[in-house]
Amino acid sequence: MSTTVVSMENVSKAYKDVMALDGVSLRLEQDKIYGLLGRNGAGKTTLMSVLTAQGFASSGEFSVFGEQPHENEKVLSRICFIRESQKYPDDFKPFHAFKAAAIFYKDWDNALALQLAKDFQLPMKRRIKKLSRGQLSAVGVIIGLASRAELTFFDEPYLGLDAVARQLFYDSLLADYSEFPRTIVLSSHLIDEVANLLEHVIVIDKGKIIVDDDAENLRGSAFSVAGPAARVESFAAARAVLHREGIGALLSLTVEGVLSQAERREAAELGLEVGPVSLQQLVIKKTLDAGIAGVPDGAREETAKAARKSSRMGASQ
Ligand SMILES: Nc1ncnc2c1ncn2[C@@H]1O[C@H](COP(=O)(O)OP(=O)(O)OP(=O)(O)O)[C@@H](O)[C@H]1O
Repeated sequence: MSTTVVSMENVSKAYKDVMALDGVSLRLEQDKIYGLLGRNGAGKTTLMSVLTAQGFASSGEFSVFGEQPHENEKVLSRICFIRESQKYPDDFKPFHAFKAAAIFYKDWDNALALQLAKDFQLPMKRRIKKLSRGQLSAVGVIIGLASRAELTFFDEPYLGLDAVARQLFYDSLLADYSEFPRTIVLSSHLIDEVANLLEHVIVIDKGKIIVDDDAENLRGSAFSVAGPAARVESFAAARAVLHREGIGALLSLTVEGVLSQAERREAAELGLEVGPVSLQQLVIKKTLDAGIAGVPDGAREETAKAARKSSRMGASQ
């Protein structure tokens, strides 16, 4: 039986006329890595702020570790929220930030923090306000990992981190998580980069949850097929194409559904390459579909056309 860490029932949050969260219901289980995905302004930060008591919900019911988190020290000490715009006192150096975290988080691992600081080449004696954008992100990432909080939120923690440092973050997260499982929520725009980390995917769009599914289920719901354009087109003719990408005479399609053994053989005989789907393409498609579903009937065809065009161009998050 899985243990519920977060439970939300019909939670909404309005900022004047903006519904940042619109009737969100979800459950987060213990010891899982969740991806919280969605376009700019979709409501990801708002959702995490409400759950970590940094913002109030306008309506609905929710609990974290079975209780309301607001002004609840017992619950808050089990939560770590690493956000992109984290502010530190002016005279703080990374060393001070780690010391403060060590006081707050009962499972803080200082040896891990120091090791990660070395790995990220973080200047420990420089004031945080003098750090580069990437170095500032590294401070957050290190605190998020070394806190070992039972519920850890990373809100796009990689801003300014170079590719090597991002990989270091993903590897460190996975290594530490396998040794010390906990519930991690990672909000990210770099969907394909984080795809392999995620066990469960939540996609939010205009404040509503549009996908809440196991990463494996999602991946199994489509496949990619690539090869000479005409053969790929005819192979996929009767199927729903989620995304297409072509270079010269070559075409690669993301196609909805599951392939039978016979179809796999047929693809091989045609010299086509069949592979797993890109999570990013799936998320883009589902977000575009949700946009179309929310459009009044009269304008739907125009929106669908724009969506198809954007999908052909490989629209990114
Ligand atoms: N303090 C605020 N006052 C008014 N509107 C706000 C406020 N904070 C957020 N919003 C609006 O609420 C919506 C959700 O914002 P939120 O920051 O949660 O999105 P997000 O998914 O985290 O976006 P991004 O990926 O760009 O960080 C947006 O339309 C945003 O403009």
